Amino acid sequence: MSQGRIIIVSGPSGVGKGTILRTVMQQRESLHYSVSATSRPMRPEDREGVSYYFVSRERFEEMIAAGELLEHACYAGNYYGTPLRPVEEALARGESVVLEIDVQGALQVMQRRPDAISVFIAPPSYAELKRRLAGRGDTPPDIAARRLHIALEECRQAKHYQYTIINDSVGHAVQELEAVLTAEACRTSYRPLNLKEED
Ligand SMILES: Nc1nc2c(ncn2[C@@H]2O[C@H](COP(=O)(O)OP(=O)(O)O)[C@@H](O)[C@H]2O)c(=O)[nH]1
Ligand SMILES: Nc1ncnc2c1ncn2[C@@H]1O[C@H](COP(=O)(O)OP(=O)(O)O)[C@@H](O)[C@H]1O
Repeated sequence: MSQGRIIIVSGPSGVGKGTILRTVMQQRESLHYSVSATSRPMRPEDREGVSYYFVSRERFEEMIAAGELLEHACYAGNYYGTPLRPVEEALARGESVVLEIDVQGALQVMQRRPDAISVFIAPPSYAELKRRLAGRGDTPPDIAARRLHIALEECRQAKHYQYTIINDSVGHAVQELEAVLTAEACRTSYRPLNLKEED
């Protein structure tokens, strides 16, 4: 059985992470998408247990104290974190686990799990990022402005990631992420060659 890996995917709000990952997840059934916990309010299209586990700030703080999270961060005034147990269970089954998380959380995972694959999704330009965030129509202008401000700092942190993919077109970005996953799966250290004379 091949070994499961953690795959960190980060990038500014509205860059297209969800759009790209939906396609890649459909193409690769052995990937497990980690559903995060968050204290942010639900959006109309959100589904409990699918987009996130929506919890109160108090419950989130309990999860931190109990060591239930692999990583956590405060992003734009709300908590976000990765429940540890489902990640460990998926890895134990030999599945690779996708973490769609912000830069602060990603840096924690890179420290704790140095074998994680890290991918930063970048916008082709700031103006295009602004258009996409506004175009999604679910983020009020004041919150969008805050997220765009955070985006500038996030892009400066892209240097900490192993790979950067510019999401100019979805098709192209999906192809590049596929290429990264294929190349990583072929790396010798993750592919023990148990060649035997009798085979
Ligand atoms: N550290 C951390 N960040 C997360 C987690 N889940 C989501 N995020 C990040 O939190 C940020 C805001 O997410 P969200 O409110 O869903 O906005 P969206 O990315 O614009 O749809 C994004 O950068 C997400 O990648 C998590 O479990 N941990
Ligand atoms: N390459 C692209 N070109 C144009 N629009 C895009 C592209 N990728 C994503 N989008 C659009 O941008 C918006 C934000 O994408 P989304 O996947 O929700 O971003 P994120 O998950 O990073 O917040 C959506 O309306 C999506 O359809």
